[in-house]
Amino acid sequence: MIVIQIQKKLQSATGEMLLNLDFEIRENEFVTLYGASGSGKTTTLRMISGLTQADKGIITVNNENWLDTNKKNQLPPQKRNIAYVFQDYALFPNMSVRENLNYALEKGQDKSIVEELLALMELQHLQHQKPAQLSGGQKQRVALARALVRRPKILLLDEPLSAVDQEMRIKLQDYILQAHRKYQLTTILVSHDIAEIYKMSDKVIVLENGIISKNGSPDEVFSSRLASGKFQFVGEILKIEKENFINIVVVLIGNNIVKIIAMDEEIQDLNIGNKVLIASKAFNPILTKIDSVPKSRDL
Ligand SMILES: Nc1ncnc2c1ncn2[C@@H]1O[C@H](COP(=O)(O)OP(=O)(O)OP(=O)(O)O)[C@@H](O)[C@H]1O
Repeated sequence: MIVIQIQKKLQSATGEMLLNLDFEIRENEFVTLYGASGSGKTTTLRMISGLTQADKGIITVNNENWLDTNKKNQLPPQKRNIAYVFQDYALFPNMSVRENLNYALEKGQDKSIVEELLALMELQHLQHQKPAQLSGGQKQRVALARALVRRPKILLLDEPLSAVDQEMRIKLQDYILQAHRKYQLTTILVSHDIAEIYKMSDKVIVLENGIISKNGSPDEVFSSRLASGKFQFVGEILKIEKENFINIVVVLIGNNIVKIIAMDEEIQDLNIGNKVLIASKAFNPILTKIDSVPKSRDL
């Protein structure tokens, strides 16, 4: 169990902001920090890792005291059993994949963990390559493997997937989940992606201006937005066409073009380029597994 009760004054673009945290994380839990830019997510991870000092408070991990400002106790970052992975891979460019992992070994540590991680992250065929020869997703797998060499108990992930494309992101999520389960990690992820949060997390902590505004399962936290039987998407208007008594509004949602029927009064204020919210309560969506959709030549 991790108990975090800390405060820190931050200097934000709009002035001073108090980051005020009080939450608990169970062992082996997968927790996501969610919140607007500047709400204090990175600072929270940095205070857990000890890289940033809290002004006051306590952090205890399995009854071990990592921070107690009253007693002036502060466990140095290198003594906290933590791995920290950022968006920036920070690999050593002059070392091969295997050498990057070997370098992370502690003195006298059993080297078999390197083999195990090369296998888990499916990096064996790339083990002699240098980082410059790897794709973004491959580099991130190496960064993840390297972070796990010392068998940390806590894994901190600060938007590690934001620099890779959607397909790679989904694969990396699976690698992270595999590592989380195999090594019985307690993982704290910073993410802005609601689908990713649903897939990965046991618990979501929402930060707003330094304060925890929600703390619960993804369903509990996002229920008013997503899980209420109501679908909501944000899109951009590409075209508005008039047809007899109705209008057809052509909207781009992600990579999809969707046509929505609207009455005159609904489109009064709408122009091409406007961002719009498309919501529906009363339709019955058809679910189709993506890899079972016939290829276009079969249609
Ligand atoms: N050591 C510090 N002392 C004072 N203020 C800080 C410190 N570190 C960060 N800040 C400020 O605290 C605010 C929150 O920063 P933080 O990086 O934690 O936000 P975030 O939620 O991770 O944002 P983003 O999603 O953009 O990464 C920012 O305005 C930042 O400038």
